[in-house]
Amino acid sequence: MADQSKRWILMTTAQTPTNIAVIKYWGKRDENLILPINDSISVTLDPEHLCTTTTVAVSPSFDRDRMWLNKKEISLSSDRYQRCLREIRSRANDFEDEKKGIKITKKDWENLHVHIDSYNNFPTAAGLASSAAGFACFVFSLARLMNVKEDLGKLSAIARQGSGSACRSLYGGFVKWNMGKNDDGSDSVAVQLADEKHWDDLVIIIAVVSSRQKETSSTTGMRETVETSKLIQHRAKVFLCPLTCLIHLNISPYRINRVTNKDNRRLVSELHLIFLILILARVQSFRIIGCVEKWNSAEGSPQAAYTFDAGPNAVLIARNRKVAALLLQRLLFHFPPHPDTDLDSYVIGDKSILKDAGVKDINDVEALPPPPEIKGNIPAQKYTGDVSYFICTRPGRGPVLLGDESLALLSPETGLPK
Ligand SMILES: Nc1ncnc2c1ncn2[C@@H]1O[C@H](COP(=O)(O)OP(=O)(O)OP(=O)(O)O)[C@@H](O)[C@H]1O
Ligand SMILES: C[C@@](O)(CCOP(=O)(O)OP(=O)(O)O)CC(=O)O
Repeated sequence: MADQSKRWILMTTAQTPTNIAVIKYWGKRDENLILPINDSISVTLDPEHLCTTTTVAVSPSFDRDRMWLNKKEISLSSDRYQRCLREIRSRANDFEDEKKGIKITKKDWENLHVHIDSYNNFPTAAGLASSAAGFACFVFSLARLMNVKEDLGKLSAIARQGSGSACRSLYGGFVKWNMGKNDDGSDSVAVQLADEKHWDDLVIIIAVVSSRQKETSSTTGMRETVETSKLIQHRAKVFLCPLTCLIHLNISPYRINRVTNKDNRRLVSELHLIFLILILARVQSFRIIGCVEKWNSAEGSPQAAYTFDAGPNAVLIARNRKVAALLLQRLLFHFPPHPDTDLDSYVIGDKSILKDAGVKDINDVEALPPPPEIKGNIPAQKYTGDVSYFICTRPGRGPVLLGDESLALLSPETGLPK
């Protein structure tokens, strides 16, 4: 056993991105192991704008496993946390740091306790995939702390047991979660289709309609869908093929955008009842869809795609920065901030899109002309206050370790939150 007389603390800090699915995971064939009924594909979002940071620490002085999330202590007793912890612990390896006098054998890890402190720089449980970034970071940071040698694919299968969508946050860029066929879930893993540079002028704008905690979680929503919907089984069989083929064939972003858009139209139309029943989308969400649809049909070809992560917040995808600037102009025209909100907090993330849109301050928002698709004598609709704020982002990288100790969330002296 590690030398108990030494009260050392060993720590690791990691940062993990969130992701937005363009082909959604919706429905499980195994609730415990979190095995899905269909493959899914996502874009990893730039952690500079949306990410989880997690510090994990181990010490002989800790008397139990403890976790803090967004500065509040939370219970680790749920099956999801316990399963991830167990899977990582069982793969832990010997570790030695002679300088610090730390020696931990594979066997020691079973008895040593951990402290975990995690922080999301975006709203938690509000439909912005906090569970994806959160569980990916939980597993990635613990794996590095415990000197686990498994590759990212294996770690993705562990993160999946925390929250399904988390497996896709182990990679940057464009990621597919293979549903797998095995009963034990060993082949239900994420793979990277292309890294974030593959399509580096793709822009993603998130319209945060509500950052309040959702009333229906994805877990409950998809369980109810599988129990009650015949459509969902049909979707699982036919939905995925086109987009996967396009990405593999490296066909132009424009084509992918078309299919994504079609896919999401089908999602909205095929699953509209489910969304309505669960009241995940709100009237504001449909107004945002309306704005994009009107623009797309006036142009005669899709300009922007939209998608929702089982909540009211719309995720809008523009195939390049030029299209993104035109999209942001439309969004700001139809969904302006309250007069007392400053633009700096209304459009966050990659603010250079604002510059491209020619918008420097609130006066520029007020001066935006109605988009050309608003024809003739129909008055242009404005919905001040429908959107809380916009996040402009892009495809981003996968998890990283943060070597700089000053970024750790736990104190190196006490192992408690700083
Ligand atoms: N940083 C984190 N570390 C560990 N667990 C987290 C973290 N952030 C969120 N979680 C877990 O994920 C749960 C929220 O997941 P939930 O699926 O309800 O919302 P969401 O992921 O934000 O939305 P959605 O999956 O619909 O996009 C939290 O209650 C918590 O258990
Ligand atoms: C709509 C989605 O975001 C659903 C994500 O669901 P979760 O991964 O949060 O669900 P659990 O596996 O039950 O934790 C679609 C997606 O990300 O593919």
